[in-house]
Amino acid sequence: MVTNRFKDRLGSADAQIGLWLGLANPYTAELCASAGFDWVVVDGEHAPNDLRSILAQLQAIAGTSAEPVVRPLSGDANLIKQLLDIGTQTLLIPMVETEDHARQVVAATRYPPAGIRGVGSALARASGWNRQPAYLETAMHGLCIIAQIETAAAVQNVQEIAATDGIDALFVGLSDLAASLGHLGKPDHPTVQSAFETVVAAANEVGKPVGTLAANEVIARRALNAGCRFVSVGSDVGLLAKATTSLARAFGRSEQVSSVGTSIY
Ligand SMILES: O=C(O)C(=O)C[C@H](O)[C@@H](O)CO
Repeated sequence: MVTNRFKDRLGSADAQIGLWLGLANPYTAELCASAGFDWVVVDGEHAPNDLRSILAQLQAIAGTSAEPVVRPLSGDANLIKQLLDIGTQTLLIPMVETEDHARQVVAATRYPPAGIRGVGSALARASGWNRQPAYLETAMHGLCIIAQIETAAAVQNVQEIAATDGIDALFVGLSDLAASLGHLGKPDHPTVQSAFETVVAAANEVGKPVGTLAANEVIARRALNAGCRFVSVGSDVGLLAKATTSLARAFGRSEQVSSVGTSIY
């Protein structure tokens, strides 16, 4: 039976602590994934990733205790097909705004008749290059599909999205949600936090976990206390940018950099 450790762990007592990977590099992906995090996001939306770089990171992360979560550029069915074939088992789909969109995303992850995923298992890392005899029949059981709720429209429709069969979890994109609600760069704004709580309540109603990316430890702990089951507590890019700037400044360099941006993900 195909399993998904990330999805299985979401049902455990402990919230899952993760890290966002934006360096688009298998070497640093392996370094970060072996630090002890439960999960890591390979970001195909905002990081300079393509199918080959995502594949290389999946291969690098495979040897660690962290579970990979891949965020594609969009919920495009052809992109999802390629990502599933290279072995992605957990998809974080950005900008899901309606029940219909959620249904389309789920259909892209399922073979007919349940969905529209094209059959390419003979060439696919996902099926062990066809060495897994029952892959076609069992593949869907090893998937975890996460819908990102990150616009005002998505919050309006969050109950229907959460209830969609095949959507396993929700994820609140606080940066885009703040922007959509008119509070660009202010994920901490009360209006944004209220929308966040609406999403958590909707997910709880249908017994599905919620996750988010926290800009700092305060937001991370607030998210965990609010009931989030998976929280990314930083990013490789943010950690490297802050550490290098601090070190340069310690030796009197980088004065021209007033501070590392406000969004310190
Ligand atoms: O809206 C958000 O927040 C996210 O979806 C996460 C960001 O896109 C991530 O790239 C950090 O900025």
